[in-house]
Amino acid sequence: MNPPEVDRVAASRAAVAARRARAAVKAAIAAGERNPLDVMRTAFAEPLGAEGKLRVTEFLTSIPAIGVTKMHRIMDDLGISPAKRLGGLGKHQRERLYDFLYDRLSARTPAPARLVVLAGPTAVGKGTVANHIRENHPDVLLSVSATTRAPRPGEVEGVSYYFVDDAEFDRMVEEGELLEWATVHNAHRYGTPRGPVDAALAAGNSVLLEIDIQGARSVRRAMPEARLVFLQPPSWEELVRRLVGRGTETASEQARRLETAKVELASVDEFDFQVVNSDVGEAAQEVVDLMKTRKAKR
Ligand SMILES: Nc1nc2c(ncn2[C@@H]2O[C@H](COP(=O)(O)OP(=O)(O)O)[C@@H](O)[C@H]2O)c(=O)[nH]1
Ligand SMILES: Nc1ncnc2c1ncn2[C@@H]1O[C@H](COP(=O)(O)OP(=O)(O)O)[C@@H](O)[C@H]1O
Repeated sequence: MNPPEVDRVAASRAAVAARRARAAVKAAIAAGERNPLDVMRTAFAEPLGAEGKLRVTEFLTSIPAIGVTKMHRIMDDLGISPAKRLGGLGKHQRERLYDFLYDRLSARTPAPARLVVLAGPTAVGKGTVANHIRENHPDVLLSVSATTRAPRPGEVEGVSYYFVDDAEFDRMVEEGELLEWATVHNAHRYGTPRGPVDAALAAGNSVLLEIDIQGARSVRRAMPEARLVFLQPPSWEELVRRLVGRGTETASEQARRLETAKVELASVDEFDFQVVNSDVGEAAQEVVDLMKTRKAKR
């Protein structure tokens, strides 16, 4: 093959691959495996991926219960032309579409939208903020996780964690008792018992899960109405200060956690909200406010 022909073959292969990638996104939305809000969140990354290249028309019609007629009405209402791709939407169009879907998806979800997940990098203060909420907002249920790690001095069974051995954790996983679970810091397994969360939500109460980022992703898949909050440190230096100041890890473990923290900080865009933990009381209040208002700031 001469060079132009090689180029043509490569270009047509790339076009086929791109079409397949877009079809996979649409299929995942249609099957309920991907939350359309998630797809929107990833659509604006540069360079545009499959999500960004999806036409808004095909994006909307892949959402269950949006047919072609409804899709056209939505596009008209939102002032978006049918030729637009998701990644090509202007800021205001993007916000209108996101708000529209947010309202629609929350309204359609049978479970109350009162589940908040608090995640963030190591030592940002997740535990401190969660404790503050436990002490000052008794109306919020703080989920107690099961873990295979050993209790630290002062930790209370059933309050800090349910401390279980590997066999018991295996049993909980097998019997579907956990809403999500993950191996954290390459060390121990942690999981959220499903029963208390379901019971509190069914009773109309708010629930807070303080879990790691992998867990936050799993909760989003299992319960798309959950609101994901990313707790941010005021600065990288302050994060390091908090980790070192806490003094619960060895120097090499601290270094390992900081490497993980860098990766985790890059996942902030997957979250619905960010709260900066400068002052514990203020950060806690911001998290609690999210449970009270449906349309808090994003
Ligand atoms: N996925 C998941 N992560 C959890 C759960 N419970 C706690 N974690 C996370 O596990 C990590 C380790 O917690 P812990 O052993 O208390 O140590 P810490 O790092 O000093 O807070 C933290 O990032 C928690 O957010 C859970 O039920 N599920
Ligand atoms: N807003 C804050 N200002 C100053 N120090 C904080 C703040 N929040 C938490 N800390 C401190 O930072 C350290 C890590 O907090 P911790 O709650 O254990 O983090 P995480 O649960 O995210 O790993 C602790 O020593 C805690 O006292």
